[in-house]
Amino acid sequence: MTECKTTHGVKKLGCPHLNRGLAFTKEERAANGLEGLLPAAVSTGDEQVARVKEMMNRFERPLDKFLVLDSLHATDENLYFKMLVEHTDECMPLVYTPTVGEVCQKFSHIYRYPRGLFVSLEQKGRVAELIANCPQKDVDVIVVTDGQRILGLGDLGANGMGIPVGKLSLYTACAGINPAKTLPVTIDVGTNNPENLADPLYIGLRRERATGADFDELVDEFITEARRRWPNVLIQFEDFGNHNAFALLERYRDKILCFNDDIQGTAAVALAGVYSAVRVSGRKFSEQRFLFLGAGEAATGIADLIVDALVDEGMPREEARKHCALFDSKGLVTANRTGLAANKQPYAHDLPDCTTFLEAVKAIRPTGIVGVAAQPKAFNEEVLAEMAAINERPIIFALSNPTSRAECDAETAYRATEGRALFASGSPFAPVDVCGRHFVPRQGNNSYVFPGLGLGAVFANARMMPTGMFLTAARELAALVSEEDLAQGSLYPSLSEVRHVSMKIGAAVAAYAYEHGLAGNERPSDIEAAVADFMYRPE
Ligand SMILES: NC(=O)C1=CN([C@@H]2O[C@H](COP(=O)(O)OP(=O)(O)OC[C@H]3O[C@@H](n4cnc5c(N)ncnc54)[C@H](OP(=O)(O)O)[C@@H]3O)[C@@H](O)[C@H]2O)C=CC1
Ligand SMILES: CC(=O)C(=O)O
Ligand SMILES: [Mg+2]
Repeated sequence: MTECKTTHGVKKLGCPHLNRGLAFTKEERAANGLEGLLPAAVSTGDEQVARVKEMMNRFERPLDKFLVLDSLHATDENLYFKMLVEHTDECMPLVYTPTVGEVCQKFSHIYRYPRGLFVSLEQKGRVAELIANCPQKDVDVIVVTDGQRILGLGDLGANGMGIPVGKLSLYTACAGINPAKTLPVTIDVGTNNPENLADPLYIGLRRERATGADFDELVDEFITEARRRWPNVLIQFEDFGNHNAFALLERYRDKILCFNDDIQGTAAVALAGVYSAVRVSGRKFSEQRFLFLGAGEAATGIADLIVDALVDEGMPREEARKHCALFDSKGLVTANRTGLAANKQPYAHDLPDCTTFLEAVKAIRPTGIVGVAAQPKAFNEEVLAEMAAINERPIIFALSNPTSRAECDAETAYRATEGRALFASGSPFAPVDVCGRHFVPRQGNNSYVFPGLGLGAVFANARMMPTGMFLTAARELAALVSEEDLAQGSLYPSLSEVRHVSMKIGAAVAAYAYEHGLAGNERPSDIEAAVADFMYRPE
């Protein structure tokens, strides 16, 4: 009897979902066989948070601060999420971009705790067994990567697992998805990264990346088996290499509850930023012209949603497409180019051939430039000055991650445009004082929308996620930007409001599902109240 009681208590201390550490009350300790296993003091949640902050403050380097949070994640999940919720500004750059980039690069060297599911090519044909090994009874959200395009850092193989883990931390911290019902997944088909292959500590499959049928069949098997065990699960594709990202979205978007965050989530956040910029500049949305540096997942995802939004306002699609131009690794995408990938073709306009981005800016005279090519400092002083010469309020979005891959930093953007830039960045930049003004730049990062999108889809038990949901999310996010935000140069709401933002996006997306016959449950009378109530809160 005593032994059984003790086992029960130890289990609680050893289970990150159940462990409350020093916050277990005296009564809970007595009832659960925990007496003697913890020191006498009972800490309040605030005291626990103060202790963690003190530990983090002992370290200078973001990676070390991350490791403090990561050990908490593995041992006391409630406290981990309490930290993230109450100190989002401080913790998000650690569990997410930019530090998560370094976490992934060093993942094999800092690996300590098992987390998530690794589906390796060696286990093809046996994925059902792997899924049966997962302890989660219910899973609401899976974030899955193959590690081929981790942020702007390239192929990191199985080390890319840091990304699904970080994204799912945001699902819980920002949108209240129950952490016990999340599953980070890495599809490991090898890596073409020579450093990984030569690293004796590399945790992944040590072979060249598999492609074609081997890859497709493994992903299909994973999706089939995951949905067999958890039929309502939302699957978020993340940081797949360009070709597979588009192919997987095409294959699954009309069949299952899924979306590609880099293509569709990024599109929604960028469109919301554009709506904010339009409010400041006073120049109509239909008068905007965008030039993208990059023509991949993020670029054509954003361009496609801008086109959908213009069409929704009544503009013919062919005309709307002319409002977006792409510049890729070979130069400006024009009608003269041959062999263009399908996602680029709608934007191959009759334009002069340009081999530098500056030439393209001069030729197209865009109202906005959007950097999504992971080419650091590509928005140099000349490019920015040209944008400022063409526009009273140039839109400058440097969206590549992590910070080391940003097209420009906030200070450069404001200085080179005499403080006139309408700026957003993928990774965070601190506030800057330029031209006698105090600017508070905010992140044009899909993290403002994917948690709320997922929350809405899970809440309504949606069957799929059509484009209308992404337009809805963009508009809802834009509507939450206040005049005070805009006055200080912020095109997005404060991170301190992110749970409210996610609740509003979640409610709007759920409402879309109910209105379009996509929901699997009854519409509640007050969707916002019901969504807010559904959200997990660390105690
Ligand atoms: N802020 C946010 O929320 C998000 C940011 N991103 C960031 O965007 C970046 C790109 O991601 P993604 O679109 O998914 O990646 P892709 O691999 O799909 O696309 C990269 C694009 O960059 C182009 N490119 C590469 N080198 C150059 C160059 N020298 N000049 C011009 N273009 C070049 C490629 O050209 P080509 O087609 O010729 O190969 C390709 O079109 C990453 O840094 C990522 O972190 C992505 C998603 C969300
Ligand atoms: C933010 C994000 O999803 C990316 O950079 O890939
Ligand atoms: Mg991504």
